[in-house]
Amino acid sequence: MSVKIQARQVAKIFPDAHAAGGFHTVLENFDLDLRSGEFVSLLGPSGCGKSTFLNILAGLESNDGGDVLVDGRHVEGVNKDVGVVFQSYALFPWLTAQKNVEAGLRIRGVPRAERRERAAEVLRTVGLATAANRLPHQLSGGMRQRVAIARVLAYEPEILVFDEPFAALDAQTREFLQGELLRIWESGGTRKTVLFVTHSIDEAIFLSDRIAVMTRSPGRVKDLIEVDLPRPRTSAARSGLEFTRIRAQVARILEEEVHLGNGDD
Ligand SMILES: Nc1ncnc2c1ncn2[C@@H]1O[C@H](COP(=O)(O)OP(=O)(O)OP(=O)(O)O)[C@@H](O)[C@H]1O
Repeated sequence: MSVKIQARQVAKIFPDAHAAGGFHTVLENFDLDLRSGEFVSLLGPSGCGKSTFLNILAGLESNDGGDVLVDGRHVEGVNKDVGVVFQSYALFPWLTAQKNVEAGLRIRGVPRAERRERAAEVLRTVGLATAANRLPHQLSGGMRQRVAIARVLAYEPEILVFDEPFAALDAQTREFLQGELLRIWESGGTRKTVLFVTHSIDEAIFLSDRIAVMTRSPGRVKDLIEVDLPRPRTSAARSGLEFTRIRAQVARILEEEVHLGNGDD
């Protein structure tokens, strides 16, 4: 598999009136490669810079050092090859599910007839064909997040980045949507390259090919864990021995970081 995304020695500094020197180094020496079609999760202590890296990759933030390359080209400005799904659904409340998906295509200049067709198709893919004409307030949280995913899928970006997309949902809906996300990602033609930010170790294991575990702030990738579970994955994988082994391994690395952050030896 070829390398799709390369992050090399990425650094990010934010102004911070409360910090010594008036700034806060959020990322430092952040290195990560993602291969084409790979699903990688980013885990780490709160505030270690996961969202910041995701925003740099999407071109929503600039980096202050190092480099991020997609297909060997520097990321500069909003990257149209990257589709972003956030925790908050960011849907237009006055538009139906169908129109919300179409709106994303409209911004990208897709002609009206094609917009309709593509929106209907991706809503079918995410299992919402019958809810296409509902407004967001007439949908459950899980359905709203599926509309947000459909909106991004509709314009077919090569890279998908998710920033804790299921964090606000109840445990059952969350597990259901994890399965749905894998079904969508595993089906069809060329698999998209995915970077998935989460706080949940189980979510990261269930979804990913590899898990990048970050240090506390200033964040960098501390360990890369291979998740060698067969695909397609079903919820039975969650109770397997290998799953349990990886869970313990990741938990140990994270605990170490939190203890170090608290000044423990
Ligand atoms: N625009 C900004 N200006 C100043 N500081 C910022 C800005 N964005 C983020 N930060 C700070 O950078 C640090 C890292 O934030 P970030 O959201 O990337 O972390 P995270 O690992 O995603 O956190 P969490 O797991 O809690 O969501 C935090 O201390 C945050 O307050």
